[in-house]
Amino acid sequence: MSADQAAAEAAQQTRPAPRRVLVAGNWKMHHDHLETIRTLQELGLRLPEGASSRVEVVVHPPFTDLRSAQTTIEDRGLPLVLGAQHCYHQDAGAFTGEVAPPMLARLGVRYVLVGHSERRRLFGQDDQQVAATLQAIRRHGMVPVLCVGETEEERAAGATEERLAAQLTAALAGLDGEAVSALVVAYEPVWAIGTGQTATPEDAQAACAFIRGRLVEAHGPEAAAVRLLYGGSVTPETTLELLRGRDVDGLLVGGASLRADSFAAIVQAAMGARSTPR
Ligand SMILES: O=C[C@H](O)COP(=O)(O)O
Repeated sequence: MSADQAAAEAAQQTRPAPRRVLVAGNWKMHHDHLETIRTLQELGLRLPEGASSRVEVVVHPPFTDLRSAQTTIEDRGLPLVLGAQHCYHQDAGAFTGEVAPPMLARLGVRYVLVGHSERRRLFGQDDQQVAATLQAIRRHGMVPVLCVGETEEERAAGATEERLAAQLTAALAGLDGEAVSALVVAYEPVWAIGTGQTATPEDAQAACAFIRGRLVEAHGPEAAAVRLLYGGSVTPETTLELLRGRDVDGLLVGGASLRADSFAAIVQAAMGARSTPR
């Protein structure tokens, strides 16, 4: 083997795994367990052939639906991955109303949202709790989906990057580049959540490029392989353009993921977004 070939092979081996497109549906406080079973069954019928080879499709139902979702996905062999919307940072104890990370892991949950703006705003989740929860999720072998984003006021004041940087710094302190590369970070501008006001593809790309650059700067070059999602009023019609952004690796979908037809249409559009892996 020539020196050039050896160098090319070495570069290939050290190149991080391609960033597979991820489309996640956050069902928030919608769908009881029967509705969840029905929606998953319909999704199974509607998802395009070969979807899972191109796009990783995740559903985040409410806690009470997780067991039903797990068995529906497993029994029917659906090309879906299970996610949760929240958890507490302790493994067990006197924490009435909370759910522990090992309980989710036992149910086959792979992804857990952490720091969603609704948790921060409505339930007082602060940066310290976000960081502790993120660590607890990792400790139990699941993947945190860290949500960050600016409010309308912060955007108007030109403070978007400052806000994103502060949230990332607080949540990821102490993690090296390799640990960061295994996470998912969702950019969710608060002003676009549930409002029908989607960020433009340019806005989404600019914010994701900033996040990736910031993570590399703070945690090292391996962090560049982190997957970045955009979330906020995504629809089947906006999917393709949003995913054209170089740094946008997927979508976190709220309202449009509740119905199997529109969620499947988003997955279908996402399948056409990338001809070559990044
Ligand atoms: O987690 C999902 C986001 O909050 C977006 O929700 P939305 O698509 O209903 O705006």
